[in-house]
Amino acid sequence: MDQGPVSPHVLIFPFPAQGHVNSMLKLAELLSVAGLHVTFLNSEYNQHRLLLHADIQTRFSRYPGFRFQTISDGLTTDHPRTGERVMDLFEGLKATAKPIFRELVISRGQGSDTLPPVNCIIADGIMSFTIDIANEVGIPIISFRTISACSFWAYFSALKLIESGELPLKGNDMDQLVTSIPGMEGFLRKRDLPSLIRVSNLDDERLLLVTKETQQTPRAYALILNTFEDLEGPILGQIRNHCPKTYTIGPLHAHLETRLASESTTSQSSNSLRQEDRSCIAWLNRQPSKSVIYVSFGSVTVITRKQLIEFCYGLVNSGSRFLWVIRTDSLAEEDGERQTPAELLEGAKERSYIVEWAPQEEVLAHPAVGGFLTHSGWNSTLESICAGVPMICWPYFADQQINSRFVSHVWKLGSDMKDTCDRLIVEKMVRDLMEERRDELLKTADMMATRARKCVSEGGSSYCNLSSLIEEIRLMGRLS
Ligand SMILES: O=c1ccn([C@@H]2O[C@H](COP(=O)(O)OP(=O)(O)O[C@H]3O[C@H](CO)[C@@H](O)[C@H](O)[C@H]3O)[C@@H](O)[C@H]2O)c(=O)[nH]1
Ligand SMILES: C[C@H]1CC[C@@H]2C(C(=O)O)=CO[C@@H](O)[C@@H]21
Repeated sequence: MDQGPVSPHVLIFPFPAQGHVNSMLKLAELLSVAGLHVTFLNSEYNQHRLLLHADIQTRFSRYPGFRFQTISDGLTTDHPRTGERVMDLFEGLKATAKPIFRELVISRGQGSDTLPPVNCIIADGIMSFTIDIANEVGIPIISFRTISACSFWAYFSALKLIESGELPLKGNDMDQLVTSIPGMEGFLRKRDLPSLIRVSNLDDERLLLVTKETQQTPRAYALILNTFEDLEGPILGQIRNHCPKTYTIGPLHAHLETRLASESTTSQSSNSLRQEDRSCIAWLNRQPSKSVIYVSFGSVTVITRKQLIEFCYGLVNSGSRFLWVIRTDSLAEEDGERQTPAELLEGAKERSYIVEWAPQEEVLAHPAVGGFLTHSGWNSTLESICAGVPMICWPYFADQQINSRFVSHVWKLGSDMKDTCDRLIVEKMVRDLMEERRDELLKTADMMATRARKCVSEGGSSYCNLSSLIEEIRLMGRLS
């Protein structure tokens, strides 16, 4: 008897960092909900942390077609993987993971008797060696770039910036407009370029790396972006001139919630690589509605003691209540000593709370939270948008510089504090967000949150795009 077509098997391979694993694991779960077979290729380092700090074993055990597989990221376990040193992962991956990945692709993931051969790869778009290998072996590959469409487009336009002479940067006027990124002519300043291409030297290794990686994307069968049409429609139009099959299926955390709800399954799904301190939720429960500003700079940012002190004074002097995530590994080591901020916050003991790591999605959705001081990482930005929480942006590196310009200037969801770290400015920005501009910003944020929710609901653009993507993958399965 004909058993019907075998369900396809997708191999998912994220760049091994929290911001990437987070969204790609949400996609893995969405594909599992749809009944596809999925192998999630995680770094050994991250898998260990995920097992320790997230409920992945229970969560994924309900998907018989899902499995984790691990690969070395090429770095030692004591490597910090934060700050500028996160870039070391590229060398580590090239030297160690690439040959193992090649073998895995050649064998079509056949380490297991239970899953059919891999017939589609979804790999992080920042690791273009995956496209080389998949094309060489002849397995369709889809690039998933975990950043915003606007930052992807800026990277993609780097060659244009060079041809027009706008790169390398010359002179000191960082407020000068950049004119050679189509669609951003009227508002993007030099200071808003992603830090990896905001350079004054064309030999800069980071510029070369990110430009080369991004230029490879059209060689993939399709592109997936964790964004939504109502947010980045015009820029997506530009990208589709080069990558016509661009699927926008985000915000993925909200999308997963929708799809799980329609399966009558619970949607608590932490993909955290660190221990979440849930005591902050009890603290938030005791605070008045929208009175708290949540402060977090993501998983990679490193700050100096001087910057930490400016934030402390600015927050304390603003008079606002605040919940602050301070990772111990986020403090730059100075004079061989790790500094702690506890004594500096003495004056605001009653109205502040510090944790090492928070259940961020839940924090942003909490009724007591009225603002977010963020580094503008893309997951944090989307989580804030979905929760209707206005932002103060203090970008650290990479895509964050351009995300913050879009948040403040294009979407009008907050303000941008890039390239300064001064207690008076922090104080003023917090007062503006939480008091002066509060009603106006909350109204805009609420409108955008409604649009985001609509996109991931049945009939919405991201919902329909995911269904088309799954159909496309099923077709690949039938043709392979
Ligand atoms: O206390 C915390 C702080 C953060 N998070 C979560 O950690 C993730 C952080 O992701 P993101 O906001 O994107 O920041 P990074 O960790 O810095 O992510 C990297 O990856 C992103 C996606 O590519 C990029 O946009 C960033 O610039 C890059 O630094 C988010 O889902 C947060 O909810 C927590 O759960 N608890
Ligand atoms: C390590 C950083 C270099 C670029 C990567 C990235 C991207 O896809 O462009 C986003 O954020 C960072 O985690 C990566």
